Amino acid sequence: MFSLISFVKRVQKGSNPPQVEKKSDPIQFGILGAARIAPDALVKPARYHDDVRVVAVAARSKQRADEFGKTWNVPSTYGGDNGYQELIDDPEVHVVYNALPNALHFEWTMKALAAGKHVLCEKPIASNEEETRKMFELAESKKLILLEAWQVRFHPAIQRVKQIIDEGSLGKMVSMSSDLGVWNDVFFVKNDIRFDYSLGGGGLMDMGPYPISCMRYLASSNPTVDSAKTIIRSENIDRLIDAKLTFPPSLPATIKTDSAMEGWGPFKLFPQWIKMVLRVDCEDGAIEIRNFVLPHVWHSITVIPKKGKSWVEKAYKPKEGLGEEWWSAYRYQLEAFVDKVRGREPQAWRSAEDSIDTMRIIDTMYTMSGLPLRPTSAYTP
Ligand SMILES: NC(=O)C1=CN([C@@H]2O[C@H](COP(=O)(O)OP(=O)(O)OC[C@H]3O[C@@H](n4cnc5c(N)ncnc54)[C@H](OP(=O)(O)O)[C@@H]3O)[C@@H](O)[C@H]2O)C=CC1
Ligand SMILES: O=C1OC[C@@H](O)[C@H](O)[C@H]1O
Repeated sequence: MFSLISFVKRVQKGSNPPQVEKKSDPIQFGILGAARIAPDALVKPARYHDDVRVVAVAARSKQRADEFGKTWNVPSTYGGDNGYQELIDDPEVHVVYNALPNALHFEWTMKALAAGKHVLCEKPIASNEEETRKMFELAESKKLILLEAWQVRFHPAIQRVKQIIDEGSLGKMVSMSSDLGVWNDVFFVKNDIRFDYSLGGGGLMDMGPYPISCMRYLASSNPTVDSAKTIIRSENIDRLIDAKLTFPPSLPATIKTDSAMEGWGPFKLFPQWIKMVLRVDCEDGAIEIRNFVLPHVWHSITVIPKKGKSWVEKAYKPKEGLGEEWWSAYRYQLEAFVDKVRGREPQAWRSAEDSIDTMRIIDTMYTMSGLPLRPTSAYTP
Protein backbone atom coordinates (compact mmCIF):
# COMPACT_ATOMS: atom_id res chain seq x y z
CA MET A 1 0.00 0.00 0.00
CA PHE A 2 2.77 2.37 1.06
CA SER A 3 4.73 1.63 -2.09
CA LEU A 4 1.64 2.26 -4.27
CA ILE A 5 1.15 5.68 -2.67
CA SER A 6 4.81 6.60 -3.13
CA PHE A 7 4.63 5.36 -6.75
CA VAL A 8 1.64 7.62 -7.47
CA LYS A 9 3.26 10.61 -5.76
CA ARG A 10 6.55 10.07 -7.57
CA VAL A 11 4.98 9.71 -10.99
CA GLN A 12 2.64 12.66 -10.44
CA LYS A 13 5.42 15.00 -9.41
CA GLY A 14 7.84 13.66 -12.01
CA SER A 15 5.36 14.19 -14.83
CA ASN A 16 4.41 17.67 -13.70
CA PRO A 17 7.52 18.95 -11.97
CA PRO A 18 7.75 22.38 -10.33
CA GLN A 19 9.19 25.33 -12.19
CA VAL A 20 12.19 26.69 -10.29
CA GLU A 21 13.62 30.17 -10.52
CA LYS A 22 16.45 30.37 -13.05
CA LYS A 23 19.93 31.78 -12.63
CA SER A 24 20.64 35.03 -14.46
CA ASP A 25 22.60 33.35 -17.29
CA PRO A 26 21.34 29.77 -17.62
CA ILE A 27 22.60 27.33 -20.24
CA GLN A 28 20.19 27.53 -23.15
CA PHE A 29 19.11 24.40 -25.00
CA GLY A 30 17.57 24.02 -28.44
CA ILE A 31 15.76 20.83 -29.45
CA LEU A 32 16.19 19.24 -32.87
CA GLY A 33 12.93 17.44 -33.65
CA ALA A 34 9.54 17.81 -31.97
CA ALA A 35 10.09 14.22 -30.86
CA ARG A 36 7.94 12.25 -28.44
CA ILE A 37 10.87 11.76 -26.10
CA ALA A 38 11.80 15.46 -25.87
CA PRO A 39 9.35 16.50 -23.12
CA ASP A 40 10.41 13.73 -20.74
CA ALA A 41 14.08 13.76 -21.60
CA LEU A 42 14.64 17.51 -21.55
CA VAL A 43 11.69 19.88 -21.23
CA LYS A 44 10.39 18.60 -17.89
CA PRO A 45 13.83 18.06 -16.29
CA ALA A 46 14.81 21.59 -17.40
CA ARG A 47 11.89 23.02 -15.42
CA TYR A 48 13.50 22.02 -12.17
CA HIS A 49 17.10 22.81 -13.05
CA ASP A 50 17.94 26.40 -12.17
CA ASP A 51 20.75 26.59 -14.72
CA VAL A 52 18.84 25.34 -17.79
CA ARG A 53 16.38 26.99 -20.10
CA VAL A 54 14.90 25.45 -23.25
CA VAL A 55 14.79 28.31 -25.71
CA ALA A 56 14.18 26.78 -29.14
CA VAL A 57 12.73 23.84 -31.01
CA ALA A 58 12.98 22.91 -34.68
CA ALA A 59 10.77 20.53 -36.62
CA ARG A 60 10.47 19.72 -40.28
CA SER A 61 7.22 21.64 -40.35
CA LYS A 62 6.97 25.08 -38.78
CA GLN A 63 3.44 24.29 -37.66
CA ARG A 64 4.65 21.26 -35.73
CA ALA A 65 7.42 23.30 -34.13
CA ASP A 66 4.90 26.01 -33.18
CA GLU A 67 2.57 23.45 -31.63
CA PHE A 68 5.42 21.98 -29.62
CA GLY A 69 6.57 25.46 -28.60
CA LYS A 70 3.09 26.38 -27.44
CA THR A 71 2.51 23.17 -25.51
CA TRP A 72 5.89 23.17 -23.81
CA ASN A 73 6.50 26.88 -23.50
CA VAL A 74 9.50 27.04 -25.82
CA PRO A 75 9.80 30.59 -27.20
CA SER A 76 11.68 30.22 -30.53
CA THR A 77 10.48 27.81 -33.17
CA TYR A 78 12.03 26.85 -36.49
CA GLY A 79 10.62 24.83 -39.36
CA GLY A 80 10.94 24.15 -43.04
CA ASP A 81 13.88 22.86 -45.04
CA ASN A 82 16.41 24.95 -43.17
CA GLY A 83 14.79 24.78 -39.73
CA TYR A 84 17.28 22.44 -38.06
CA GLN A 85 20.25 24.51 -39.29
CA GLU A 86 18.59 27.75 -38.22
CA LEU A 87 18.22 26.39 -34.69
CA ILE A 88 21.87 25.38 -34.64
CA ASP A 89 22.87 28.85 -35.83
CA ASP A 90 20.68 30.62 -33.28
CA PRO A 91 23.18 32.47 -31.02
CA GLU A 92 20.76 32.04 -28.09
CA VAL A 93 21.26 28.25 -28.30
CA HIS A 94 24.31 27.00 -26.36
CA VAL A 95 23.48 23.29 -26.36
CA VAL A 96 21.70 21.22 -29.01
CA TYR A 97 19.59 18.27 -27.88
CA ASN A 98 19.41 15.87 -30.82
CA ALA A 99 16.17 13.85 -30.64
CA LEU A 100 16.06 12.91 -34.31
CA PRO A 101 15.86 9.35 -35.69
CA ASN A 102 19.10 7.39 -35.23
CA ALA A 103 20.21 7.85 -38.85
CA LEU A 104 20.20 11.63 -38.41
CA HIS A 105 22.19 11.71 -35.18
CA PHE A 106 25.52 11.83 -37.04
CA GLU A 107 24.74 14.60 -39.51
CA TRP A 108 23.04 16.98 -37.08
CA THR A 109 25.39 16.37 -34.19
CA MET A 110 28.35 17.03 -36.49
CA LYS A 111 26.72 20.22 -37.75
CA ALA A 112 25.96 21.39 -34.21
CA LEU A 113 29.52 20.67 -33.04
CA ALA A 114 30.92 22.43 -36.13
CA ALA A 115 28.86 25.48 -35.13
CA GLY A 116 30.47 25.39 -31.66
CA LYS A 117 27.49 23.95 -29.76
CA HIS A 118 27.65 21.29 -27.06
CA VAL A 119 25.43 18.31 -27.86
CA LEU A 120 23.24 15.97 -25.86
CA CYS A 121 22.42 13.30 -28.43
CA GLU A 122 19.80 10.59 -28.00
CA LYS A 123 20.73 6.93 -27.83
CA PRO A 124 21.97 5.12 -29.83
CA ILE A 125 24.37 7.95 -30.55
CA ALA A 126 24.83 7.02 -34.21
CA SER A 127 24.14 4.36 -36.80
CA ASN A 128 27.41 2.54 -36.21
CA GLU A 129 30.86 2.68 -34.58
CA GLU A 130 32.52 4.54 -37.44
CA GLU A 131 30.13 7.48 -37.13
CA THR A 132 30.45 7.48 -33.34
CA ARG A 133 34.23 7.79 -33.47
CA LYS A 134 34.02 10.77 -35.82
CA MET A 135 31.51 12.53 -33.58
CA PHE A 136 33.70 12.24 -30.50
CA GLU A 137 36.82 13.21 -32.47
CA LEU A 138 35.14 16.43 -33.57
CA ALA A 139 33.80 17.16 -30.08
CA GLU A 140 37.24 16.67 -28.61
CA SER A 141 38.99 18.79 -31.22
CA LYS A 142 36.51 21.62 -30.61
CA LYS A 143 36.64 21.15 -26.81
CA LEU A 144 32.88 20.70 -26.68
CA ILE A 145 30.77 18.38 -24.55
CA LEU A 146 29.11 15.50 -26.35
CA LEU A 147 27.05 13.01 -24.39
CA GLU A 148 24.99 10.07 -25.57
CA ALA A 149 21.77 10.39 -23.64
CA TRP A 150 21.71 7.07 -21.85
CA GLN A 151 20.00 8.22 -18.69
CA VAL A 152 20.27 4.96 -16.70
CA ARG A 153 23.92 5.59 -15.81
CA PHE A 154 22.96 8.74 -13.91
CA HIS A 155 20.18 7.25 -11.78
CA PRO A 156 20.94 6.07 -8.24
CA ALA A 157 19.41 2.61 -8.90
CA ILE A 158 22.11 1.24 -11.20
CA GLN A 159 24.75 2.99 -9.12
CA ARG A 160 23.46 1.14 -6.06
CA VAL A 161 23.64 -2.19 -7.92
CA LYS A 162 27.26 -1.48 -8.78
CA GLN A 163 28.01 -0.45 -5.23
CA ILE A 164 26.65 -3.75 -3.86
CA ILE A 165 28.70 -5.74 -6.37
CA ASP A 166 31.86 -3.74 -5.72
CA GLU A 167 31.48 -4.02 -1.93
CA GLY A 168 32.14 -7.71 -2.46
CA SER A 169 29.71 -9.33 0.01
CA LEU A 170 28.25 -11.42 -2.87
CA GLY A 171 31.71 -12.49 -4.02
CA LYS A 172 33.13 -12.38 -7.51
CA MET A 173 30.78 -11.93 -10.48
CA VAL A 174 30.31 -15.22 -12.34
CA SER A 175 27.76 -14.30 -15.03
CA MET A 176 25.33 -11.61 -16.17
CA SER A 177 22.11 -11.80 -18.11
CA SER A 178 19.60 -9.31 -19.39
CA ASP A 179 16.18 -9.88 -20.84
CA LEU A 180 14.54 -6.85 -22.37
CA GLY A 181 11.27 -7.04 -24.21
CA VAL A 182 8.17 -5.03 -24.92
CA TRP A 183 4.82 -5.78 -26.41
CA ASN A 184 4.89 -4.32 -29.88
CA ASP A 185 1.30 -3.12 -30.04
CA VAL A 186 1.49 -1.05 -26.90
CA PHE A 187 4.86 0.62 -27.19
CA PHE A 188 5.29 1.51 -30.82
CA VAL A 189 3.36 3.64 -33.28
CA LYS A 190 2.50 2.83 -36.88
CA ASN A 191 5.56 3.40 -39.09
CA ASP A 192 7.71 3.81 -35.99
CA ILE A 193 11.19 5.17 -36.75
CA ARG A 194 12.52 2.22 -34.74
CA PHE A 195 11.74 -0.23 -37.51
CA ASP A 196 12.82 1.75 -40.56
CA TYR A 197 16.23 0.55 -41.73
CA SER A 198 16.96 3.75 -43.66
CA LEU A 199 16.44 5.69 -40.38
CA GLY A 200 18.89 3.50 -38.46
CA GLY A 201 16.14 1.36 -36.96
CA GLY A 202 16.23 -2.11 -35.46
CA GLY A 203 15.16 -3.70 -32.19
CA LEU A 204 18.77 -3.91 -31.02
CA MET A 205 19.44 -0.28 -31.95
CA ASP A 206 16.50 0.70 -29.78
CA MET A 207 17.01 -1.56 -26.77
CA GLY A 208 20.61 -2.77 -27.03
CA PRO A 209 22.27 0.34 -25.57
CA TYR A 210 20.60 -0.38 -22.21
CA PRO A 211 21.94 -3.86 -21.35
CA ILE A 212 25.25 -3.37 -23.16
CA SER A 213 26.11 -0.14 -21.34
CA CYS A 214 24.79 -1.45 -17.99
CA MET A 215 26.92 -4.55 -18.20
CA ARG A 216 30.00 -2.59 -19.27
CA TYR A 217 29.45 -0.36 -16.26
CA LEU A 218 28.86 -3.18 -13.77
CA ALA A 219 31.80 -5.25 -14.99
CA SER A 220 34.02 -2.17 -15.49
CA SER A 221 35.27 -3.74 -18.70
CA ASN A 222 34.55 -4.19 -22.35
CA PRO A 223 33.24 -7.49 -23.73
CA THR A 224 33.75 -9.50 -26.87
CA VAL A 225 30.72 -10.89 -28.64
CA ASP A 226 30.78 -14.70 -28.99
CA SER A 227 27.53 -15.23 -30.89
CA ALA A 228 24.32 -13.50 -31.90
CA LYS A 229 21.13 -14.90 -33.37
CA THR A 230 18.15 -13.00 -34.64
CA ILE A 231 14.49 -13.32 -35.48
CA ILE A 232 13.60 -10.84 -38.19
CA ARG A 233 10.48 -8.65 -38.20
CA SER A 234 11.04 -7.14 -41.68
CA GLU A 235 13.90 -6.81 -44.13
CA ASN A 236 17.13 -5.96 -42.24
CA ILE A 237 15.16 -5.26 -39.08
CA ASP A 238 15.51 -7.52 -36.06
CA ARG A 239 12.59 -8.31 -33.82
CA LEU A 240 14.75 -10.32 -31.44
CA ILE A 241 18.47 -10.60 -30.86
CA ASP A 242 19.90 -13.26 -28.57
CA ALA A 243 23.62 -12.77 -27.97
CA LYS A 244 26.38 -14.28 -25.87
CA LEU A 245 29.31 -12.17 -24.73
CA THR A 246 32.42 -12.54 -22.60
CA PHE A 247 33.76 -9.81 -20.35
CA PRO A 248 37.47 -10.17 -19.65
CA PRO A 249 38.98 -12.37 -18.49
CA SER A 250 36.14 -14.91 -18.45
CA LEU A 251 32.82 -13.48 -17.33
CA PRO A 252 30.01 -14.76 -19.57
CA ALA A 253 26.90 -12.73 -20.29
CA THR A 254 23.72 -13.09 -22.32
CA ILE A 255 21.66 -10.28 -23.80
CA LYS A 256 18.21 -10.68 -25.26
CA THR A 257 16.21 -7.84 -26.79
CA ASP A 258 12.74 -8.44 -28.18
CA SER A 259 10.64 -5.66 -29.68
CA ALA A 260 7.55 -7.84 -30.16
CA MET A 261 7.33 -10.28 -27.27
CA GLU A 262 5.06 -13.24 -27.71
CA GLY A 263 2.17 -13.77 -25.35
CA TRP A 264 1.99 -16.44 -22.69
CA GLY A 265 -0.53 -19.09 -21.62
CA PRO A 266 -2.72 -21.21 -23.91
CA PHE A 267 -2.07 -20.32 -27.58
CA LYS A 268 0.09 -17.45 -26.23
CA LEU A 269 -3.15 -15.55 -25.81
CA PHE A 270 -2.13 -13.30 -22.94
CA PRO A 271 0.20 -10.45 -23.81
CA GLN A 272 3.47 -9.93 -21.98
CA TRP A 273 3.62 -6.17 -21.65
CA ILE A 274 7.13 -5.54 -20.65
CA LYS A 275 10.24 -7.32 -19.41
CA MET A 276 13.25 -5.35 -18.27
CA VAL A 277 15.44 -7.53 -16.06
CA LEU A 278 19.16 -7.51 -15.48
CA ARG A 279 20.70 -10.19 -13.27
CA VAL A 280 24.22 -10.63 -11.99
CA ASP A 281 25.17 -13.97 -10.51
CA CYS A 282 28.09 -13.94 -8.13
CA GLU A 283 29.98 -16.67 -6.25
CA ASP A 284 28.03 -16.07 -3.04
CA GLY A 285 24.68 -14.87 -4.35
CA ALA A 286 22.94 -12.86 -7.01
CA ILE A 287 21.46 -9.43 -7.61
CA GLU A 288 18.58 -8.66 -9.89
CA ILE A 289 17.27 -5.27 -10.99
CA ARG A 290 13.83 -4.97 -12.54
CA ASN A 291 13.06 -2.03 -14.79
CA PHE A 292 16.63 -0.85 -15.11
CA VAL A 293 15.57 1.10 -18.24
CA LEU A 294 13.26 3.66 -16.63
CA PRO A 295 14.17 3.21 -12.96
CA HIS A 296 12.55 6.46 -11.83
CA VAL A 297 9.07 5.20 -12.69
CA TRP A 298 9.55 2.09 -10.59
CA HIS A 299 12.30 -0.43 -9.97
CA SER A 300 13.32 -3.14 -7.57
CA ILE A 301 16.78 -4.33 -6.63
CA THR A 302 16.65 -7.84 -5.17
CA VAL A 303 19.74 -9.11 -3.40
CA ILE A 304 19.82 -12.89 -3.04
CA PRO A 305 22.72 -14.13 -0.90
CA LYS A 306 23.34 -17.89 -1.02
CA LYS A 307 23.42 -17.93 2.77
CA GLY A 308 20.72 -15.92 4.53
CA LYS A 309 17.59 -14.09 3.48
CA SER A 310 17.02 -12.10 0.31
CA TRP A 311 16.04 -8.48 0.50
CA VAL A 312 14.66 -5.81 -1.82
CA GLU A 313 16.02 -2.29 -2.09
CA LYS A 314 14.90 0.87 -3.85
CA ALA A 315 17.22 3.70 -4.80
CA TYR A 316 15.30 6.67 -6.17
CA LYS A 317 17.47 9.20 -4.40
CA PRO A 318 21.21 9.03 -3.70
CA LYS A 319 22.39 8.63 -0.10
CA GLU A 320 24.54 11.70 -0.63
CA GLY A 321 24.41 14.53 -3.11
CA LEU A 322 21.65 16.11 -5.15
CA GLY A 323 18.37 14.40 -5.95
CA GLU A 324 14.83 13.70 -4.81
CA GLU A 325 12.69 10.56 -4.83
CA TRP A 326 10.71 11.92 -7.79
CA TRP A 327 13.65 13.05 -9.93
CA SER A 328 13.73 11.25 -13.26
CA ALA A 329 16.84 9.57 -14.63
CA TYR A 330 16.79 12.30 -17.29
CA ARG A 331 17.00 14.95 -14.58
CA TYR A 332 20.02 13.27 -12.99
CA GLN A 333 21.53 13.12 -16.48
CA LEU A 334 20.89 16.83 -17.03
CA GLU A 335 22.61 17.64 -13.75
CA ALA A 336 25.75 15.84 -14.91
CA PHE A 337 25.62 17.41 -18.38
CA VAL A 338 25.37 20.93 -16.96
CA ASP A 339 28.20 20.24 -14.51
CA LYS A 340 30.38 19.18 -17.42
CA VAL A 341 29.51 22.25 -19.51
CA ARG A 342 30.22 24.46 -16.51
CA GLY A 343 33.61 22.78 -16.00
CA ARG A 344 32.62 20.99 -12.77
CA GLU A 345 33.19 17.31 -12.02
CA PRO A 346 29.84 15.52 -12.48
CA GLN A 347 28.64 12.84 -10.06
CA ALA A 348 28.69 10.36 -12.96
CA TRP A 349 29.71 10.48 -16.60
CA ARG A 350 29.81 8.39 -19.75
CA SER A 351 33.04 8.45 -21.66
CA ALA A 352 33.46 8.55 -25.42
CA GLU A 353 34.81 4.97 -25.17
CA ASP A 354 31.59 3.82 -23.54
CA SER A 355 29.53 5.05 -26.48
CA ILE A 356 32.05 3.87 -29.07
CA ASP A 357 32.32 0.39 -27.53
CA THR A 358 28.56 0.09 -27.22
CA MET A 359 28.15 0.88 -30.91
CA ARG A 360 30.92 -1.56 -31.80
CA ILE A 361 29.14 -4.30 -29.86
CA ILE A 362 25.86 -3.50 -31.63
CA ASP A 363 27.65 -3.60 -35.01
CA THR A 364 29.22 -6.96 -34.13
CA MET A 365 25.90 -8.43 -33.02
CA TYR A 366 24.30 -7.40 -36.30
CA THR A 367 27.16 -8.85 -38.33
CA MET A 368 27.16 -12.12 -36.36
CA SER A 369 23.43 -12.53 -36.75
CA GLY A 370 23.70 -12.05 -40.52
CA LEU A 371 22.22 -8.55 -40.67
CA PRO A 372 23.92 -5.52 -42.24
CA LEU A 373 25.24 -2.62 -40.18
CA ARG A 374 22.87 0.32 -40.03
CA PRO A 375 23.68 2.55 -43.03
CA THR A 376 26.39 5.16 -42.63
CA SER A 377 25.13 8.70 -43.22
CA ALA A 378 25.73 10.17 -46.67
CA TYR A 379 26.59 13.46 -44.98
CA THR A 380 30.25 14.41 -45.26
CA PRO A 381 31.40 17.07 -42.84
N1 LIG B 1 16.60 7.90 -23.82
C1 LIG B 1 15.36 7.42 -23.89
O1 LIG B 1 14.75 7.06 -22.89
C2 LIG B 1 14.67 7.37 -25.20
C3 LIG B 1 15.36 7.70 -26.34
N2 LIG B 1 14.75 7.69 -27.55
C4 LIG B 1 15.55 8.06 -28.73
O2 LIG B 1 15.11 9.34 -29.16
C5 LIG B 1 15.10 9.43 -30.59
C6 LIG B 1 13.71 9.84 -31.05
O3 LIG B 1 12.79 8.88 -30.64
P1 LIG B 1 11.20 9.21 -30.50
O4 LIG B 1 11.03 10.45 -29.73
O5 LIG B 1 10.54 8.02 -29.99
O6 LIG B 1 10.81 9.42 -32.02
P2 LIG B 1 9.77 10.34 -32.76
O7 LIG B 1 9.39 9.64 -33.98
O8 LIG B 1 8.70 10.80 -31.83
O9 LIG B 1 10.63 11.62 -33.11
C7 LIG B 1 11.58 11.68 -34.11
C8 LIG B 1 11.75 13.12 -34.54
O10 LIG B 1 12.61 13.19 -35.66
C9 LIG B 1 12.09 14.04 -36.66
N3 LIG B 1 12.41 13.49 -37.99
C10 LIG B 1 13.29 14.06 -38.85
N4 LIG B 1 13.37 13.34 -39.98
C11 LIG B 1 12.53 12.31 -39.86
C12 LIG B 1 12.16 11.25 -40.72
N5 LIG B 1 12.71 11.12 -41.93
N6 LIG B 1 11.25 10.39 -40.28
C13 LIG B 1 10.72 10.50 -39.05
N7 LIG B 1 11.02 11.49 -38.20
C14 LIG B 1 11.91 12.40 -38.60
C15 LIG B 1 10.61 14.04 -36.42
O11 LIG B 1 10.01 15.13 -37.02
P3 LIG B 1 9.98 16.71 -36.82
O12 LIG B 1 11.27 17.31 -37.23
O13 LIG B 1 8.91 17.11 -37.72
O14 LIG B 1 9.65 16.97 -35.41
C16 LIG B 1 10.45 13.78 -34.93
O15 LIG B 1 10.30 14.92 -34.19
C17 LIG B 1 15.56 8.06 -31.09
O16 LIG B 1 16.94 8.11 -31.34
C18 LIG B 1 15.30 7.12 -29.90
O17 LIG B 1 16.19 6.02 -29.85
C19 LIG B 1 13.42 7.43 -27.65
C20 LIG B 1 12.69 7.08 -26.55
C21 LIG B 1 13.28 6.97 -25.23
O1 LIG C 1 14.99 4.34 -25.22
C1 LIG C 1 13.97 3.71 -25.10
O2 LIG C 1 13.57 3.34 -23.86
C2 LIG C 1 12.34 2.74 -23.62
C3 LIG C 1 11.87 1.91 -24.80
O3 LIG C 1 10.61 1.41 -24.56
C4 LIG C 1 11.92 2.75 -26.04
O4 LIG C 1 11.50 2.02 -27.17
C5 LIG C 1 13.29 3.22 -26.28
O5 LIG C 1 13.39 4.06 -27.39
